[in-house]
Amino acid sequence: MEVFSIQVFFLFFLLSLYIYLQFLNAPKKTKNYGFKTYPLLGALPEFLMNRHQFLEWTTKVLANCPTNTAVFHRPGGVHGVITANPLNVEHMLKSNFENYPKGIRFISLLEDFLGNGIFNSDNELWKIQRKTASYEFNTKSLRNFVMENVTVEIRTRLLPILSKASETKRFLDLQDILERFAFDNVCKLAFNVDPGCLGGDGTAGAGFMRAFEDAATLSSGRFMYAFPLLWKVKKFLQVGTEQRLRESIVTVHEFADKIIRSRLEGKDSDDQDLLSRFIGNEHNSPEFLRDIIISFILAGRDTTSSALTWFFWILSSRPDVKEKILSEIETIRVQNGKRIGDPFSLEELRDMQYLHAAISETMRLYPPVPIDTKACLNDDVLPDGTVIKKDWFISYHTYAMGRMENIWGKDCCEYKPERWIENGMYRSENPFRFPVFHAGPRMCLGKDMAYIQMKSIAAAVIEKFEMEVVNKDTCPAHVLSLTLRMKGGLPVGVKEKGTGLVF
Ligand code: HEM
Repeated sequence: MEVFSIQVFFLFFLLSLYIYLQFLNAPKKTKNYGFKTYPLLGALPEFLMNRHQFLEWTTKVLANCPTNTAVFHRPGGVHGVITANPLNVEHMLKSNFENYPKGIRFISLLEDFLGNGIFNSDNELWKIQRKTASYEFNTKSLRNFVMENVTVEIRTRLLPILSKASETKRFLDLQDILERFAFDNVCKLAFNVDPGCLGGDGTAGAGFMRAFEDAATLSSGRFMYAFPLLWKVKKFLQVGTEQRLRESIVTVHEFADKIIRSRLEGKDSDDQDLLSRFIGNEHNSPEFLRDIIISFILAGRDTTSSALTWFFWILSSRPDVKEKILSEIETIRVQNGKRIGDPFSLEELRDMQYLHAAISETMRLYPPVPIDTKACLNDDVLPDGTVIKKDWFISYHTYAMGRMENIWGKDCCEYKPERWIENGMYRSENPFRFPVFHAGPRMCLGKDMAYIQMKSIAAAVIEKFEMEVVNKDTCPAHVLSLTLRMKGGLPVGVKEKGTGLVF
């Protein structure tokens, strides 16, 4: 009998322990939205399970939250807020701008690569660069310089490559082509160097481009470590990804330093590019000039190519939209007495309102910079009532915002360029509802330039070629780097119109 009661007691003890542990490990059910949070582990288990589909997972979570905002906790003191709420976005990017800088955590992750360039600095260092750059980005001379570079790259490289692919019936990776285009272009803008990555001889430039890409991907990979201490240990020991990162940074810095040195010595002087506009200030050291240039290359490198790659993928299954774009381009071309293949002027590009809408609609659903993060300097309460503490991070989730019913209505997940058109003209959206180019004092400086480049390429390609996207009905997977790139690229077959060739 005594043995029996000991057994019952022991069983009862085990059962109680089991129930207690279950309770301890169960997600806190105080509310049924937001990130599932476990005692001690916070949202880490869910983060680890969903890291490979981070954007989709976080979009779903935010869509289910009453104000499209969720608080996130992870062990190791990582706390923050992720929001897809335009009022919160306006608050962090404009109304309370001073309280939400990039912050030390963000800056330290990218510092080895970007130093103190505009993209990776706050306060005075950022202000000086912003002032010079925003003045220069608004000059007619810089706009003409960009226009000229884009036109030459299209005529002498992009179109001949596509014609050749059509002739030889070779499949191309369109994403790769567009990235090379953008890289050549932004290097010309930054320091008037043509790396020749697209179709040129490209020997020196290709190494620079590869190293730049590795450095960007590996630096941004640091954001996804469950335990940030890990990358710091790897960096200290110089192993694995951190060793590769160091090597790629050395290659990028050597390439840039050589050009800057030669420019400072007065050789190859040219007064059109960004470098020459910053060299004018004798307080800028060669290292700082390098940081400035690298930040600009990063900003303009694969943002436009990302947008255009998704744009061409969408067009492949939307002949109705393609027809409307074609008809608009044809009308403008005929009105201005041009032949197919002639470059379009700035004014003609500006008149392409439907094309502008179709590209914007692409970026609404596939924003080149899908999520962006700042730090919180002092405790604050966001407009929707969310409490945020000092040293927490705050991310505005552009990818999720493009998919929020609260912002875009019931048809938010449909691709509809018409939603941007009012009385036949493109209607801009409030940048806090559509923060694809950021908003407030740190808004993207290259927005106009980006549209010039994207519209010039789209107009030139669509009039002259048919593209057949391999697996066009499957949404391509993406790689989460600083920008939204397609995993495995975008393989396409190309047919030059009027040649009678078939795919
Ligand atoms: C579709 C194309 C583009 C998109 C979607 C885009 C988007 C963005 C976003 C979201 C930011 C804010 C990043 C942050 O602060 O964390 C930004 C900043 C910036 N962008 Fe762009 N960008 C594009 C093209 C370009 C181009 C072609 C340039 C020219 C080189 C450029 C230059 C810059 C610069 C200099 C900044 C930093 C502004 C500052 O911090 O004050 N962007 N861009």
